[in-house]
Amino acid sequence: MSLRAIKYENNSLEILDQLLLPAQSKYIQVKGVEDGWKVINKMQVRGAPAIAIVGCLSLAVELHNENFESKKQLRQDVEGKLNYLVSSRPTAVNMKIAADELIMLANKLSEDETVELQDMKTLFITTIEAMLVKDIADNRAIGDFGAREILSQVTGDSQVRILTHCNTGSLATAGYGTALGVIRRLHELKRLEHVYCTETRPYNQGARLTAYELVHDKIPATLIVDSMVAALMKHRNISAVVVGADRVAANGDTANKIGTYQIAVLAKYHGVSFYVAAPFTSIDMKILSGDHIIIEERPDHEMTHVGEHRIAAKGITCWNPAFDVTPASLIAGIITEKGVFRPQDLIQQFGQDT
Ligand SMILES: CSC[C@H]1O[C@H](OP(=O)(O)O)[C@H](O)[C@@H]1O
Repeated sequence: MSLRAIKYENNSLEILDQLLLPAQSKYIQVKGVEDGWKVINKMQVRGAPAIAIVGCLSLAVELHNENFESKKQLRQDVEGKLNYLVSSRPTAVNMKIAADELIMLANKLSEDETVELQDMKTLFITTIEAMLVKDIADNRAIGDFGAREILSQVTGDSQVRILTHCNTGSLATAGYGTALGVIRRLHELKRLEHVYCTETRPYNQGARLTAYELVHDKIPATLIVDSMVAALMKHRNISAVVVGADRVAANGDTANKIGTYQIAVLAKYHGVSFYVAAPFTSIDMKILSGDHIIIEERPDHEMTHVGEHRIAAKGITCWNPAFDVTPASLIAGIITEKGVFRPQDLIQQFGQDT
């Protein structure tokens, strides 16, 4: 039972094939950018931070084995491959942010006459490799800030009951997780009474991945069907909802797994605090609101079948958006590695990128 979504050692990259979980725990080799694009697009690896890390590491692996005639050739090569990797899935912004930053680095190194070609290649690869360590550090900070925020809302040393959606744990990041990192931290502090995780149709990230992580960590948890959220909030005293994010706009509107928006509406109706947990690598200050976020639509097969077993009538039309947008007005706080921000604080504190 492994929770490492990504294995990267000695310039060898492997990813845990999440399409096979929980029945099978199998790693597959990613030999370069083509493999990287495919495993992300097929959702063999998924989760906004993990997508960026695997995409960039697939480039690092390829670069390590390539020789270049000049720094200009190297810069042109990485720019083209990074833009290709961005096209693997459109909604999560992490790969786009990483690509933009790495292209800026390549331009800077290419223009710096004191930097030799080999040094440029080495520095570029080590910059990508550093993403693994930074993501885990960010997630632990998110966990701590988020746990403190939620505990600040309860009296005394009472324990809390948390609802989460989709998978935002070690299987969606380099480790520990974002929303699941908040849950892990509450558990470490012995302040977590129970977690409820939704199955998260149609890919079932909750039933297949989050339940897998919670069982692995021996965290008290209950799986519910997506349509049970309203009844759960009515009958079980849920302290807070914590979910992840694929892209947070400058005004705090948040794109996350389909079903998040309706959970936020139900949380408002039931007076339950609704939090988004995400690193700054998931925040897109270049777009003003959620209206500008592209929502990926996935194949009908993911709805009409569970594995290869057909569960919907042949010939039925399907609509399969992988994400929806929760308006900032329904979000109590955005939990990041720099602290917890009210949605309206983001643009005030960090400004909108032009
Ligand atoms: C920290 S993961 C963020 C985000 O990614 C997931 O989407 P997918 O499984 O399609 O990659 C889900 O929306 C998580 O909340």
